[in-house]
Amino acid sequence: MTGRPAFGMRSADGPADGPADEAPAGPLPPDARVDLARERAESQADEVLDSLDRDLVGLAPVKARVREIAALLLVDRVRARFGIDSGRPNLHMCFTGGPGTGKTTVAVRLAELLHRLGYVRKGHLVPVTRDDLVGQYVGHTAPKTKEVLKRAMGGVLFIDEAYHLYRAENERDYGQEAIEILLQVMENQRDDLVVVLAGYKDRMDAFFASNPGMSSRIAHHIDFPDYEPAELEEIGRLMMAREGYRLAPETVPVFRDYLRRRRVRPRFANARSVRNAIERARLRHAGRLLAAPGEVDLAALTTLLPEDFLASRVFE
Ligand SMILES: Nc1ncnc2c1ncn2[C@@H]1O[C@H](COP(=O)(O)OP(=O)(O)OP(=O)(O)O)[C@@H](O)[C@H]1O
Repeated sequence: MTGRPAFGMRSADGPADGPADEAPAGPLPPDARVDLARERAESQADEVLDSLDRDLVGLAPVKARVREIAALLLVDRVRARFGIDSGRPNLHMCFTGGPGTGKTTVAVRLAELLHRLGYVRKGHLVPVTRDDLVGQYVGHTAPKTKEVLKRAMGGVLFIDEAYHLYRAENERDYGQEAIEILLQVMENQRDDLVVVLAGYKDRMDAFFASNPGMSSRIAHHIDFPDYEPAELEEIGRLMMAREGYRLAPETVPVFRDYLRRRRVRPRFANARSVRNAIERARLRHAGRLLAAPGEVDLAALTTLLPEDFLASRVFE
């Protein structure tokens, strides 16, 4: 936490000290005062938090946790300016939830937020699965895992379905080696890397029960519930609006009914299934327009009709 610009600082009995880009020589005197609002504005963290609110439907508890973490980091860096060394907070996390519930999307925003608040140097996300970390032969796992860790330094390492790293039935599985390297780095290099483990809640719980070392290094558990029908509809509308489409009034009940039926079918992937349904509707819409000879207007180019969804097979 050294070398940061001196945002929003002033002495108790004087105006703001000099230009904002002058670094302070040492810790602030005990009677100094720091303008938290200015500190907050300078970090530009609110842009990321606002875009989370704007771009993602629902997920209120997830958004609240991310805001809490942002507040902690902001206050921490002001404390550091007074010379209070509280150590780096542990930010390794576990995101539990079904497919398509927004875990990767939130992790991308989180990485950016951690960067803006000075916690990590770069703020990129490296998403991986077991195959990226674990080799097939003896001696292959350590270099693979270390290479991934090297790529992730300065950002967030997102391990999807992390429980695949551990195979209870095989003591000599190479996944164990990857876990041990991860554990070490999570403990010793947490000043420039945040690890997010993601996956289904029950499987994640079983993984932690068998890997207490991993469990104890995770500071934040955040659950991403499946979306309710109304949320799926809103997600769909948001996606369509972004792409310049809208539903004709008579399409609304058809789309709603499609989501209701799709939701209870196997391999339903929440927002991702909504996206896929829209992609298919776009294809049909385009085919329909081309099949009808004549001119098109803006309304025709942007309006999805019931038949664009009706042909959608609910098991896709
Ligand atoms: N609440 C939401 N509002 C709007 N769009 C969403 C929401 N949740 C997810 N999406 C969109 O759905 C898609 C899938 O989301 P994402 O990849 O983040 O899910 P995931 O939980 O990581 O899935 P998986 O575990 O299967 O990888 C993305 O395009 C994302 O932008």
